[in-house]
Amino acid sequence: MQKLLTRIQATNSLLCVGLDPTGDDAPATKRLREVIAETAAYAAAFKPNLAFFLSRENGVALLQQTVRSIPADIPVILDGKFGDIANTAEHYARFAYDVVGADAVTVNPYMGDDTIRPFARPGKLVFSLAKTSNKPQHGLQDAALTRGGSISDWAARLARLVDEELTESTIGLVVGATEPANLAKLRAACPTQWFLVPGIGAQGGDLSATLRAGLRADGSGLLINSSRGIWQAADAGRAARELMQEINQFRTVKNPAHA
Ligand SMILES: O=c1ccn([C@@H]2O[C@H](COP(=O)(O)O)[C@@H](O)[C@H]2O)c(=O)[nH]1
Repeated sequence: MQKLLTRIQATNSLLCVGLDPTGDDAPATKRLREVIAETAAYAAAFKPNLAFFLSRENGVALLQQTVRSIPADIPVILDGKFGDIANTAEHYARFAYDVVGADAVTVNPYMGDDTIRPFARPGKLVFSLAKTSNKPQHGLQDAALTRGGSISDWAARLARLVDEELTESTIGLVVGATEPANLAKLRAACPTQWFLVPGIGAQGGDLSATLRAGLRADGSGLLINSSRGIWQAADAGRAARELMQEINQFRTVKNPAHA
């Protein structure tokens, strides 16, 4: 968390650059290098998605090489949506932190709190799926979210893990940009929590509605992810800079301290 906060302060950026490499190995490797070099100045964090690496024969090596090439002061969130019994989760955690070198991970809380705990290490950050960006929504997720109360109760409970159990770590939530009304509910339930927000751009999420619904009172608290929007851009650096500036214009209106 400290690394993320320091980076955000240094760049005044809430942009998370997604790394979802598509195409053949050689051009994808070259494109990864380009995207990282061109967007690093605007990136609060990078988020490689594990699937896009595991689908390659030498995917783990490419992922390691990619993470190593990211400047050391930029947090890396490994989007693996890990979720298994604690004994197994411990191995996923070793993979993410020790093999890959990630600073943070995404986890799937479906199997329970104990499956998240192995990812709680000092200096590491865990983002738990809360309300995902895909549509139509899965009835199963909605049922889990509202079981025994409202979506807000559920998220607040997850958020409280940080105080009660994950004392050495910090937990944020993954909340899709495609349903700003739910984002607003989650923000009301978790006023200080960090949210990782995918879904703008290719998935149709509306940036200004997302920022209006999800920014904290201090104009921060969101990491806005863009993967295909940057990867597919003719000029990745320009796409990242423009998105960062668009986010910051909104933050400035909400909180002039970010001017
Ligand atoms: O709810 C979720 C959780 C994760 N993702 C991931 O984020 C990126 C989004 O990519 P775009 O190209 O910007 O749409 C991708 O890696 C997803 O697996 C998500 O979209 N929604």
